Amino acid sequence: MTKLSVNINKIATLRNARGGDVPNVVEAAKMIESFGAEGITVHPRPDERHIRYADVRDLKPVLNTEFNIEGKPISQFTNLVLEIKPAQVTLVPDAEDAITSNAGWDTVKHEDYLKEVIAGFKEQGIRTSIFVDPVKEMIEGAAKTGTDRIELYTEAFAVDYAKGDPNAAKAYAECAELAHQLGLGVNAGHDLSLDNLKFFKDNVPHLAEVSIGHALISEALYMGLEKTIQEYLKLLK
Ligand SMILES: CC(=O)[C@@H](O)[C@H](O)COP(=O)(O)O
Ligand SMILES: NCC(=O)COP(=O)(O)O
Repeated sequence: MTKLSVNINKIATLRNARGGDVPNVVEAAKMIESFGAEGITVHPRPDERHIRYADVRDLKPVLNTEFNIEGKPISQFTNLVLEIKPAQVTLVPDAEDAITSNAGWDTVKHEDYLKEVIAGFKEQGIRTSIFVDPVKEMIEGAAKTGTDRIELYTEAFAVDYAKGDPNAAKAYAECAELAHQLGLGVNAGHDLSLDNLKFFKDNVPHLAEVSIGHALISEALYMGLEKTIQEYLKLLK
């Protein structure tokens, strides 16, 4: 079954807006787990625009589900992940000023770099995943880095699905199959939502985990966190 990891970046965005501690990120994460989420994802960006490094340290001792920390492997991020030792680290190639994650790794060009970074995390028993576009060469390159999993970057799917493209998930299905054949686990994320998730799940095989944040937290503003999470879990059954 495909696991749901809730990305709580946007809860921290709201918390930071007033400079206080409301909503409390740790309490929100505990509630999200109690509503059935199978993981918590955070993306502590270098500018700490939402999730702060301190949040990551506060979350670690209280979480009971899988903790997934996403980020570009700059030294401060790498040191944090090695300190926290989450279940999974997801490496993304984001530019520091990117408004959000907007590209997958060039796993061919950066093979040696990724191999070294990934080996360092795996040595510490941390499962690794790397953010990739649905391009077969990138999947083949990912397999050479030693990563445990890939995370398929699903923004293009979300855009194409919203346009009504019946082939919106085709490249993702092909890449998921290839990744599976190469022994890689398959995660997916970015711009997945209650609108598009069923189509994605029904068309993409071997999906171990989806990490969803922006849409889920936005939908929860209308439906509440518990009902929203339960709706996602129903779609992933
Ligand atoms: C890697 C990815 O696509 C998302 O997990 C990303 O963390 C979203 O970042 P923002 O919440 O800063 O948009
Ligand atoms: N890895 C994707 C993620 O954690 C959440 O992305 P989004 O749902 O906020 O676009």
